Amino acid sequence: MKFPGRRKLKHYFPVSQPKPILPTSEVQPDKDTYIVGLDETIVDVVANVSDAFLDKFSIKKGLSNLVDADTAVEIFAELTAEQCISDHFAGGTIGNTIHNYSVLADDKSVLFGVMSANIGLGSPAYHYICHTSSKVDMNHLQGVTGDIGRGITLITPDGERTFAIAPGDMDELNTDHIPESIVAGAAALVTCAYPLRHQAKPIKQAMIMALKHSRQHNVPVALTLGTTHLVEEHRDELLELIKEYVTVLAMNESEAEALTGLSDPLAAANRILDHVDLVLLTAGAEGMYLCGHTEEALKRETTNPIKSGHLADFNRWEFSRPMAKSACQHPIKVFSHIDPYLGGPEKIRNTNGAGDGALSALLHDISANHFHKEAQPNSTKHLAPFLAYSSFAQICKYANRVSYEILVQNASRLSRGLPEREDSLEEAYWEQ
Ligand SMILES: Nc1ncnc2c1ncn2[C@@H]1O[C@H](COP(=O)(O)OP(=O)(O)OP(=O)(O)O)[C@@H](O)[C@H]1O
Ligand SMILES: O=c1[nH]cnc2c1ncn2[C@@H]1O[C@H](CO)[C@@H](O)[C@H]1O
Repeated sequence: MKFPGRRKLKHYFPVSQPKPILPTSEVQPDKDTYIVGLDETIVDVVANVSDAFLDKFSIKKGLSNLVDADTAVEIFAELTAEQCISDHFAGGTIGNTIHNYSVLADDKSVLFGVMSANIGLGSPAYHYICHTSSKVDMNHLQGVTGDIGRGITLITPDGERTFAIAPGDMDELNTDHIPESIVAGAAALVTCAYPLRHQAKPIKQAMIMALKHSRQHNVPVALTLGTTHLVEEHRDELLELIKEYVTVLAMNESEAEALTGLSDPLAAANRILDHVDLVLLTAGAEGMYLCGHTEEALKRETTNPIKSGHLADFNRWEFSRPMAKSACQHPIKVFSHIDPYLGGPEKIRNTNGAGDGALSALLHDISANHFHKEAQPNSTKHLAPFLAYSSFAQICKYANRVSYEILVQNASRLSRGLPEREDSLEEAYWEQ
């Protein structure tokens, strides 16, 4: 387990003691610190197109559009003829998140999903495996006869990304491939709302089973909302699911608006906090918000400039650490916001995966807390049942930094972690 950023000496503890067991790539629930992700397994086929191309196929810009097999073939043929396909890359919002988590934490994660049982060179499954960290444990995948999903990722000249998703067999994941013991030992389960748009497919029940196992074993659940029209179309069902199972809800500002009807991100986050413990709301060029709860007696005041928006002085307690609302005797809401790191990259060629990157950083902090608690249960860090290792403000910096890295690496998945000597988490940079 690699820790998120440099820490003051008092927070260090031995992580490098030799372990009496031989390393294995397969997760061992009683020995490893890991997170579990459940996803529609998708390979992203990246192509640069004009806005007119989107109009031609009635594809809604900025969203994830489902297309039938014939339309996918048509789109594919046109992109190939015009030679605008630039890459094949592993995708899936949760696949991206757990891959990034494994890169950041230098530690294991487990993927629940499908995979083609016979993988041909150059097939979607082949590209998926090639671009996934070897620390992502794929031993529990369900073999399928067909292809995994194809997410034709259409990048318009403004850097916005739009998906045309050809599902293949991605929604065939069934409840036989959701091992309870793996969920039970995880630091967190992360999944997305996408399975809700395939109501009749097995993946929805598989997801619900994973959520039930998590609840039964007190494993925090992170859910990411996916795309705006999915939220609009399944709002009531989603809200029920969120209230029942979710600890951390992640979304961008338009998904937040679709869920709450509130266009102001802070107002939306405030509303969503009535249902979940923690909200990660990314807002593109406006940066991101991390909002949650803490115990009144344990709140810590920020030394950063105080910000006001829809709520006055909203970031006042952002140096507090997140807690589940139910674990607080006197819960208070805490809000933190950060502007894009360095104002964002000079040129953004592709925003794909920036939000997934932020969520993977938050999950890293949550699992670091889990690890530390197992290793040092009597540490003062665990005087109360905190959800994460760091403060709201620190997690915001980290998540924001990771999003920036996705944007500069111009790919939806990190190909390397953050630099070892990372200024971003130290005062040096923030004083600039
Ligand atoms: N135009 C931009 N300028 C500066 N930073 C940006 C820009 N777009 C994104 N970012 C950074 O990336 C983070 C996440 O971006 P965004 O809100 O676009 O995620 P998203 O829509 O959830 O993305 P995806 O679904 O593709 O993962 C932002 O909080 C910000 O830090
Ligand atoms: O329907 C879907 N299911 C699962 N993942 C999706 C879907 N549509 C798009 N993405 C994934 O979202 C990532 C960026 O956040 C992309 O990598 C894409 O593969």
